[in-house]
Amino acid sequence: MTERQHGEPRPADAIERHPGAPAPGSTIASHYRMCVGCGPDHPTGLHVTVVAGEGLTVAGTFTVTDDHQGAPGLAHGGMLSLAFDEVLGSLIWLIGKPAVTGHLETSYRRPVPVGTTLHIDAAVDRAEGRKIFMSATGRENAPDGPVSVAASAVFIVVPPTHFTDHGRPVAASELSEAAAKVAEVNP
Ligand SMILES: CCCCCCCCCCCCCCCC(=O)SCCNC(=O)CCNC(=O)[C@H](O)C(C)(C)COP(=O)(O)OP(=O)(O)OC[C@H]1O[C@@H](n2cnc3c(N)ncnc32)[C@H](O)[C@@H]1OP(=O)(O)O
Repeated sequence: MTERQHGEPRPADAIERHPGAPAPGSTIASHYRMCVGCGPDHPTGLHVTVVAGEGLTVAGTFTVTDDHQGAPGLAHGGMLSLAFDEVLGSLIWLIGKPAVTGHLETSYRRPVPVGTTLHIDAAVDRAEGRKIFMSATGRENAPDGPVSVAASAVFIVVPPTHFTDHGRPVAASELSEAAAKVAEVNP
């Protein structure tokens, strides 16, 4: 194997798909039923859905509704940022390590009208210690539509106690199976 030169970025495969990761093409379950990003029971949440891709990739969708407006008829930038945080965050289920958003940058390229479905492709680019570098693009109404939003993020791997120390107790029935395992909540 060739040795990495000083200053050269680590290869993308420095971080690998977990053997227990959801299979490519399968839906990644919402981690928490009331999550504002993906929770199916959140009344005004984004209801983002995510499907596992090959390697360390996922494909998500977010349909903008009246609940997500900033200017009349247009998505609020913060909501779009939330959609990206959610889809990027779902990559942790492929890695098999809990991680939280440390830094998220969002670049808004086109206005996103209510009724638009954003197709968000996200990938892990590389890892450095506990830092996981990720990026994503959101395309209008089709997987190959025009790019409306692009984002990059650094997620930081945390111990499972991050959620129990800083959050609140939760029943396993409110979590996905994988999230309940992280939180060590028994049914
Ligand atoms: C009970 C129910 C359980 C349910 C189980 C569910 C589990 C699955 C939930 C998924 C949910 C997903 C939802 C979407 C994702 C969110 O939205 S997560 C919520 C938003 N994010 C947060 O709340 C994070 C708040 N920040 C923190 O807690 C802490 O600052 C952090 C990020 C853990 C880092 O603190 P730390 O561990 O003390 O980090 P530290 O040792 O200082 O730094 C480690 C490395 O990271 C770098 N770093 C630290 N902070 C940053 C930063 N902000 N930017 C860039 N680099 C940074 C450092 O420079 C350092 O790098 P190196 O020196 O090693 O090169």
